[in-house]
Amino acid sequence: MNEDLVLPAPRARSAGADGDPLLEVSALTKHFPVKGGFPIRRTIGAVQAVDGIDLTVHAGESFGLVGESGCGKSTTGRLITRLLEPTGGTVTYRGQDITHANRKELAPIRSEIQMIFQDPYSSLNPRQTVGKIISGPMEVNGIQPEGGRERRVRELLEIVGLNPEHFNRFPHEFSGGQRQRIGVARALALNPKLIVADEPVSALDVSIQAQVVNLLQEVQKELGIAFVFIAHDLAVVRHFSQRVAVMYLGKIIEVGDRDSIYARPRHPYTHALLSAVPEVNLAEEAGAPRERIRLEGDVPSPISPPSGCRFRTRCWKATEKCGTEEPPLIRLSGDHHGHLTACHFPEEPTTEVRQEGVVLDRNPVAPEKDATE
Ligand SMILES: Nc1ncnc2c1ncn2[C@@H]1O[C@H](COP(=O)(O)OP(=O)(O)OP(=O)(O)O)[C@@H](O)[C@H]1O
Repeated sequence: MNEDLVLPAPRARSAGADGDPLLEVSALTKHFPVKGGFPIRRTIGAVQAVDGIDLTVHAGESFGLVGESGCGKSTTGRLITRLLEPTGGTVTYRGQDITHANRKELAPIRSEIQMIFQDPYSSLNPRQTVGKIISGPMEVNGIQPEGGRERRVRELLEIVGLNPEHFNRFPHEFSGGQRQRIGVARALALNPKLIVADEPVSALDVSIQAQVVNLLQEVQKELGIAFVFIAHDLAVVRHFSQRVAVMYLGKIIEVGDRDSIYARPRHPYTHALLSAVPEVNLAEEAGAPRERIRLEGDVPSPISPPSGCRFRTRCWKATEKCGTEEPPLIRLSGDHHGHLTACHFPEEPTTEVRQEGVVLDRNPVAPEKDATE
């Protein structure tokens, strides 16, 4: 496997045009109550972690969900896999509304939707052998594969690039990258149709990241499994996802096919995020020195998000209108089908890859002149 970040090009697929809808999410909302008061604790507010998002994932496609820490990506992943109960909206899987499905109703679907977690150290039971970990989902679902579970475990270990003879070993005997491969094998055990991968490589060493992304990409291609790939790193998502949605403070602010998002981003926040992509990708394509434009300010609290456009407090283009009117997520003139943007003052569409960069301050300091909050 390659050690660098050069990954095979994913299959081309336009934004939302082809393939059967596997997963449809509509107006999905998750508000976590905030408790306070003494002596009687009452609900005094809500963390608006996810606030009315729509997305569709087609069979076999990889859908990337990106945004800064705290914007609601993990919560969205957990809502899709029904590890969390939504506050509002609907989750439809293969035409079946599973928004409030109970355990029994979810049972047949559980095997089809799997999750890969960020931390390969805490997501594997240290007291179980690899064989036990991978065969766990088969046992829980009472599945007896042809040739037996052990044979299937060996097969899965081989698929993910591990030695099939190591099924009796324990997680601590493996490196981080190998552990994540075990996590992938476990997710594959039940032949899923959809895998939600929540930052599957961000805890890994950079040289290992590409290997695991390659593996996931092979899995997606060879086995035709759809992915919701959650990451803050646009470089990873770019190679892995045919479509990409950008989240900010609980909302999707831009979505479209990969080429539209990376070559013709319209939302200022997408521009800013793109500038944080390692230069290894952009520099060679742009062939021009990167101009630094710094985003000021911290991400506002999701307990009291800004009125109107949530990005306005950090946006260099914001006007009064942005504070009073929430921009709808719509297709702007000149954009491809399926490319939607929520901005009153979008960037000009460019037909070429950006010639300048915008640098997102990953550790923003408190702004001297805070916008409006
Ligand atoms: N169980 C919970 N109770 C209260 N607030 C929560 C809970 N889970 C998440 N949040 C809050 O919801 C918001 C979104 O969190 P989420 O983990 O979904 O974001 P994220 O984009 O995945 O960020 P990260 O990459 O840091 O995990 C954050 O403000 C977070 O503090």
